[in-house]
Amino acid sequence: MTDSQSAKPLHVDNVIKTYQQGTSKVHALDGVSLTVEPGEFVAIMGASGSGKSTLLHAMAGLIDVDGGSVTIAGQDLSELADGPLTRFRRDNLGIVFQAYNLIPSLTAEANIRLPAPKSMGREVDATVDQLLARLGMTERRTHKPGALSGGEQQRIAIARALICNPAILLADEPTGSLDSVSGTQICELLRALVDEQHRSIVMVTHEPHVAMWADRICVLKDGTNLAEIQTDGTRDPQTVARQYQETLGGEVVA
Ligand SMILES: Nc1ncnc2c1ncn2[C@@H]1O[C@H](COP(=O)(O)OP(=O)(O)OP(=O)(O)O)[C@@H](O)[C@H]1O
Repeated sequence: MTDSQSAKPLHVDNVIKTYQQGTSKVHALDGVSLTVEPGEFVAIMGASGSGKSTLLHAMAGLIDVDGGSVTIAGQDLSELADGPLTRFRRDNLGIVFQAYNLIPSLTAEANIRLPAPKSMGREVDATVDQLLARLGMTERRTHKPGALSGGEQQRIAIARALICNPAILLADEPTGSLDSVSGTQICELLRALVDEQHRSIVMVTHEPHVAMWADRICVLKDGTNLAEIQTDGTRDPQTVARQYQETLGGEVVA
């Protein structure tokens, strides 16, 4: 990435999101704030229902917020109409989900190409080749998702998220469907995208051994910021688990 592409801080400022569930209101986000600097890897943890996925979806501009703002590279997402928002998201954000969301009838390579705009022209061929090589998937380029392992499918999903060279990657439980070896490989890959390519990553996870790959952990509780944990690059899951439990006051979490 060029310097100008990578200089894209993400600011979440006092965001509120309320859902109506039957006759009651659920305050999924109740004034959450978070800044992610370029080249930073931030994990979001919290008990089930604490608002992690809602926060990630707000950062991606996939939901409208009821208060506060999400600003990426100086652009308030709420000021963009649907078309410009879609283009802004494509140019600035890559999004990865637990369920990979690949198209089963398309090859790995074709899945990676899907989000690329026509304006990328022939550049897309070279980018696909580079991504397949970087992710160790060149040999698998013509395989369909059904012929790939979970870890391989998630690599293809990450390559698809990177096809437009976004500065920021948002990942919702990216290792949630993987065994521990494949999960660790995905974490190593995400860490390398930060260290080698200066991308920013925001990753939702329940798991201390996944969150430990981040620089910092933002802990949510009931839709609010509860605490921040600095991992200091120790990569020690027990330390992270203990610090996390301490922020929750010893509560048992899902
Ligand atoms: N589309 C929706 N309609 C109504 N309520 C919703 C909707 N999406 C989320 N919620 C509610 O908002 C709250 C926060 O949900 P969210 O999915 O963000 O939590 P989470 O921390 O990601 O949970 P989990 O770890 O279980 O995935 C929950 O009470 C949830 O039921």
